[in-house]
Formats: sequence, structure tokens, C-alpha cells
Amino acid sequence: MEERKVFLNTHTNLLELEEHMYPLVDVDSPNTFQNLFRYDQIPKIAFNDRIVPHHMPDEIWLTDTTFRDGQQSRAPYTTEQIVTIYDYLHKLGGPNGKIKQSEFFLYSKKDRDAVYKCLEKGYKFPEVTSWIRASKKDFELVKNIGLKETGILVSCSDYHIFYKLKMTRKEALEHYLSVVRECMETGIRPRCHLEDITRSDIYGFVIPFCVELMKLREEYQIPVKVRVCDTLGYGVNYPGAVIPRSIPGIIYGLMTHAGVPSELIEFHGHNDFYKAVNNSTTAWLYGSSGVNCSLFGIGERTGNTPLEAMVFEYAQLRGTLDGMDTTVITELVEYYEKELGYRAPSRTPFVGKNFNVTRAGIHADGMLKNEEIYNIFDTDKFLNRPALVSVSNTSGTAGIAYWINTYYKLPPKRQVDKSSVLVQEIKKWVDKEYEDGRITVLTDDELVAKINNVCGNLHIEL
Ligand SMILES: CC(C)C(=O)C(=O)O
Repeated sequence: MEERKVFLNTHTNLLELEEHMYPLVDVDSPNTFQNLFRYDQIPKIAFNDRIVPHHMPDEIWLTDTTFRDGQQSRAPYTTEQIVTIYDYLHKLGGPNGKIKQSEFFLYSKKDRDAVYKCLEKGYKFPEVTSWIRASKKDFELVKNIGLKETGILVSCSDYHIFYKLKMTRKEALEHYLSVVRECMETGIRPRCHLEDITRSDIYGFVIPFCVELMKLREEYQIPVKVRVCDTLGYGVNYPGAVIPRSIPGIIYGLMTHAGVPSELIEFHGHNDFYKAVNNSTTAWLYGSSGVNCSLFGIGERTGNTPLEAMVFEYAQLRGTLDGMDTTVITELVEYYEKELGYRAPSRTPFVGKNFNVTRAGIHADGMLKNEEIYNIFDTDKFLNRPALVSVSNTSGTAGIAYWINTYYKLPPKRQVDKSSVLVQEIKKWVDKEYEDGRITVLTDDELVAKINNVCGNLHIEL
């Protein structure tokens, strides 16, 4: 704790101290942490029980990678689709700009057209930033387009440094610093993507490198962002877990030993071990102001941290949405379905077709008595998705009436009740289905077809 106080009060002095404490460890052969990551075994989570204190920043926010990491793993969006989704992101982030930035490729004309069109909107948030190959020519391109920040790939594990780049750590560090310097010379803010940080030597490479980045920040008086990329999703949030897998440990190291302030730290997760959301929330809790997300978690392999999940994590941590308009999430779901033919798996939280559908008869009965019993929050208010109960042999006329009223979103005056002819007719049909041996619940499509049929025959309008 003493050390933390020093960091907060005399930042610069500590940086001088740290430089000598954590020099670059320029190893001859790669350290791939074979005790943790033997390829023929399931990776291990080791513990040393060193506990890192919470350090949630005063301000936290989301950034978006739907058009970069998201787009890397699916068919490219058209320019129009990008512009429409960008519009939605602007609305979702609200007037306080809680979705602070979104990153765009600049490779093709189509990519650049999308950027121009989004810039034309004139929105302050999400700020349009870029993702480029790190070269002088590309930095000039970023500048000419009028962007202020770009992502630069600075892979930091020995897997990447030795096996992909075929460099030593010293060579990689010098190369990265020269690229970052070149970027800053152009007047562009660099955002350094520390790829594969959860398999890297935190105190032998990452901290010494980030100390140097913070020196460049001082020299150029330009912020340098550090993006903590958990590229293969190895990160864990368990107290006392060992780095490089410990997300709290990495964030603590960056802040305390490399002097990177919260507002310049951003976490980028992947979901290979189902941990993207928890790791992102953990990054917030331990000092990262930003978490980088992708809509519906669409991203490489198992995907990135779903943006919509972090909107609700934000609200749970802060007790407020700070102006974010969560109903836009449902508009985006509908847009992706209609325009892109993309449907999230039905049980996906907040966006799947069945995320708030109660099926079991006894539970459905609870819903009918009071929907708070089996719904996480007022999903109608926040997502325009009223809680639903599915119809089965145990539903009864009340259950069927509830299904019709909620599915068709009927206003109170037009709602049906147990005694309505429509409900009675549907009940007869449902009972017959089960008498004939059915054992599954009725699907929405089946119910809609039957209801249309009954309404047509009886000249009823819903
Ligand atoms: C390519 C890098 C920056 C990345 O997105 C990741 O590490 O997940």
C-alpha cells in the first residue's frame, strides 16, 4: 500500500526508480512459460496468493472493435452497414459518450469511404480511430483523413517476438519504439496493442517497454494508450492468480511499475475460456478505464467481449446507465437479423430470442403471478423485450393469454384474457397436441401460425 501512495503522489520520481527496478530482460531463447502453457496439456492457472487491491477509476467507459476485430471474423460489412451500425453505437452510448471510440480499418477504398461517411455525421462519440499497418505512409494517411488516434500492433509474448517476428526482445522493443515515435512525429496518438500479453513476460518485457512508452508520452506531450490484449483468452480474474494470466496483476503492474495512468489503459478480451466479460469487468475494477468490446461479441474464434454485456456490467457497477440507451441493443438485434441474417444463439444474454423466456410450467406459473419472480430486471423497459412464458401442456388459459399479450405487445385495452374465444380455441389445439403425444413446448412460429389461422376464421384482429 505504501508503494501505491508513492505512485499516486510522486509519479515521475517513481518512474525513474522503476526504470532501474525492471530493466528489459533480453533472453537468448523464448520464455513461453511451459510450466503454464504446455501445448499438449490444458493450460494451468497457478496461484501465489498475492492479492492486488481494487482501484476502480473515477471514470470508466467502453470502446468498440465491431469494425476491426469484429469484422476480421465475418464477411465484411458494406459501407452502408458500417454507417448504420455506427449510428446505432452513437445512440447507444448516449450523450455522455460512454462508447468513447470505435476503430476502423483503412486498407481499402470501402474501408475509407465508411470512415469518411461516419466522420460526416459529426458525432463527438464514438470517436473514429484507425487500425493500420505501422508505416510512415499509413500514419500520413491517418492524418490526412483527419483521425487523431491509431492502433499499432506491438505483440509482446515471446511466442510472437521469437516465432512470428523472429526478433529478440531488445530488437522488438526498439522496433516498436521507433514505430511509435514515428507515429507521434506525425502528431497522431498511438494506441499500443500489446498482443498476447497474458503469455508474456510482464516484468521482463511489458513493464520495461511501457516505461519507455511513458517516456515518449512525456517527450511528445501526446497520450500513449496501452491496450491489454488477452489475445487467446487466457486471462483470469481469480484473486491470488499468478501473472501473466492474472488480469488484476497485469493492470497493477502497468500502473504501479510502468506509471501508466488508468485513462490510458484499455482491456481487450477474448472468450476462449468463457471469461471475456468477467475479465473486462475485472480490468475496470483494478484500474483500467477502458474496456474494448464488439457488438454481440462477434470477433476472432470464440469472439470478443460483447459490448451489450459491458453496458449492463457498467450499470451494475455504477448504479446508473449514465445516459446509455439500452433499447438500442434490441434495435441492433433486429437490424443484424434483417439486414445481415445474423441471429445470436437463442440463449444469449440480453439479445437471444429466448433470453427472458420462462419455459418450465411451474416457473411460468410464477411469471404469471408476478414477472419479477423469474425475470432479471424490467426487460421490457430496458430492452423493449417483455418477459415471456412459453406455451406447453401446463400453461392453461392464463398462460396462453399472457403469451399472446406479451408476444404481440398488446396495449391494456386490447389485451385478451382467459375467457376470450381466441384463447379458448388455442387451448383446445394445445391440449390436442399433447394428447397426441407431443412432449416439447410450442414454438413461437407454431403459435403465430395457429393464432393467424384462428383469427382469420373468427374474424378477430389482434
Ligand atoms: C491483433 C490484436 C491487437 C488483437 O486484437 C488481440 O490481441 O486480440
